[in-house]
Amino acid sequence: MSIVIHELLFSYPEQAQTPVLNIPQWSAHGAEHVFLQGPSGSGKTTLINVLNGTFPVTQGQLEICGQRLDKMSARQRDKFRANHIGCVFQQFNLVPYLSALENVRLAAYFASNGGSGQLAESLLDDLGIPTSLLHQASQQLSVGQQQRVAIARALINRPALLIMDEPTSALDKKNRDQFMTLLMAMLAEHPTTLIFVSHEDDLASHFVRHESILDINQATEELSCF
Ligand SMILES: Nc1ncnc2c1ncn2[C@@H]1O[C@H](COP(=O)(O)OP(=O)(O)OP(=O)(O)O)[C@@H](O)[C@H]1O
Repeated sequence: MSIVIHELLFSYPEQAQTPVLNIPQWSAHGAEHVFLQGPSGSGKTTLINVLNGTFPVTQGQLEICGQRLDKMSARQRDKFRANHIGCVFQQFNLVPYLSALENVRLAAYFASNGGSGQLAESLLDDLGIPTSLLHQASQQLSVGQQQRVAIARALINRPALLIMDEPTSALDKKNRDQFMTLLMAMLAEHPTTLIFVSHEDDLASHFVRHESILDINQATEELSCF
């Protein structure tokens, strides 16, 4: 199993008595691709931040690739994320003044078993970034190109878990379809557990497993009435 959740609670410190996540059981395994949906405020972003170790589990168990994140310090979780988890967010979060190649190499640098510089170039090539753009500051790339650099950065360390939060929201339909085809082709070559959060229903057809966070997260019982 790549992800195993057992009796997990998460509360923000400001509202310690009111858990935002209450997940009795949930798991995903191996090369499973999960399409995760849910209404605004149902805890999708919070769950992603707990899964990637940015937020600590308040109570309960979270196991990723056999490692208990709930037992790790913040520093250990940061290291674990750098080594084993790739993340792509809506805003991509690239370092704007670094080049496409430097952004990808930076992620390799922070991981203890990070990919090589050559791998960064070949990943960017596979993702359709022309050689002429490799040394261009990422802020000078188009949105679609920035997104592909963000994917290369997420994949450079061959993560066991890839987490994507609304990665296509800045793209038009044509670029979105191209992106999905490319992503699925990359993942066919490198089996990875994928958690893909999106409100775009038509992307669901790319996934076998569909989940509503309302079914996973019991803290949303009031939301599910609407
Ligand atoms: N920093 C925070 N401090 C306190 N409460 C927060 C914080 N961030 C989010 N929340 C609350 O946690 C709940 C879940 O928010 P979250 O952002 O995870 O939902 P979401 O499903 O990702 O929503 P959206 O689709 O609108 O992005 C909401 O009730 C929200 O108000």
